[in-house]
Amino acid sequence: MLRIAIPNKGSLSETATLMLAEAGYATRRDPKELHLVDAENDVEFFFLRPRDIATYVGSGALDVGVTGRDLLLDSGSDAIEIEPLNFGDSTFRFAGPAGKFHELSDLEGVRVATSYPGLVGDFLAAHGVSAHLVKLDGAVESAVQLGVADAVADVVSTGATLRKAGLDIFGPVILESTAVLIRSEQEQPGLATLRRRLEGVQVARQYVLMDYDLPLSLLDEATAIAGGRQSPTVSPLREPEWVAVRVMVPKRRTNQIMDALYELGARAILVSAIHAARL
Ligand SMILES: Nc1ncnc2c1ncn2[C@@H]1O[C@H](COP(=O)(O)OP(=O)(O)OP(=O)(O)O)[C@@H](O)[C@H]1O
Ligand SMILES: O=P(O)(O)OC[C@H]1O[C@H](OP(=O)(O)OP(=O)(O)O)[C@H](O)[C@@H]1O
Ligand SMILES: [Mg+2]
Repeated sequence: MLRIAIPNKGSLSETATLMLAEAGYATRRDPKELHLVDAENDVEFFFLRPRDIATYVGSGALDVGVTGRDLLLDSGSDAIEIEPLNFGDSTFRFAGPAGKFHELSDLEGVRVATSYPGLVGDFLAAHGVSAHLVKLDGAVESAVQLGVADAVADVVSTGATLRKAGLDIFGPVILESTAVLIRSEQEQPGLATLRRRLEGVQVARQYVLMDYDLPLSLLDEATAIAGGRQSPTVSPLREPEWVAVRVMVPKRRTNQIMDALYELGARAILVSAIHAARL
């Protein structure tokens, strides 16, 4: 039975749980539940703090897990990143009072507050900068105002938290992070099925099916606008010289592609959702 670690709380928890449900796995009914056996799918879920997941997987206690790339690197664990999961994107940045810091070397000898001392320490060391790290559990943006640090290094999503704290981003990007699937050193046989299912969920989330009718003579131009994942499906219509075309298109580009196809001469353009996929 494949043993899978899932975030029980925090930013990654809801989407990770939803993706597994969409992939056909059992879901917990009670948010306090820490362990769930899904015998039908031959997997077992452990709901853990996202920060601890790399430690469990890296030690081999669990086979695979969902966590953030930043948390994985911060942990220093031996867990291996398999693939990004296309959610939970963030950047990891330095920030300080407006105008006070401009580049990385300005951090030499100053106090930097962070909840990710492993990640930040490695980054500073790799760039030959020696700063004093102040380890905090969260809300690190307050550390400057409260005088326990001169600068911070933290997760930035919209940047709203930094702005409210009167801090400006400076220096290089420490890390582009995203939710990732990780595994232990020993690859387990059930992993391939889990990966295919999660890939199917991502395809269903990111793509739609587009059907349209078109004069055959315009097919090359239409294919240049929307080429599909592999190649468009083209079927004959009763009307001579016209064909019906079906392609997968990225959901976020749906309307641009519809506009371009319509202008080209396509008609009866219909878009439908994909519920599941194996490509
Ligand atoms: N807006 C965001 N705020 C915090 N973490 C985010 C955000 N967007 C993505 N993440 C990612 O979520 C992971 C952090 O999750 P975690 O559950 O530890 O923190 P959290 O969402 O801040 O929860 P809490 O601080 O309440 O425990 C990291 O991988 C981080 O990059
Ligand atoms: O750029 P933003 O969109 O503002 O998001 C980033 C903020 O969100 C997270 O904080 P969280 O609410 O998790 O609190 P915490 O710092 O106590 O973990 C993170 O630590 C940043 O502070
Ligand atoms: Mg947080």
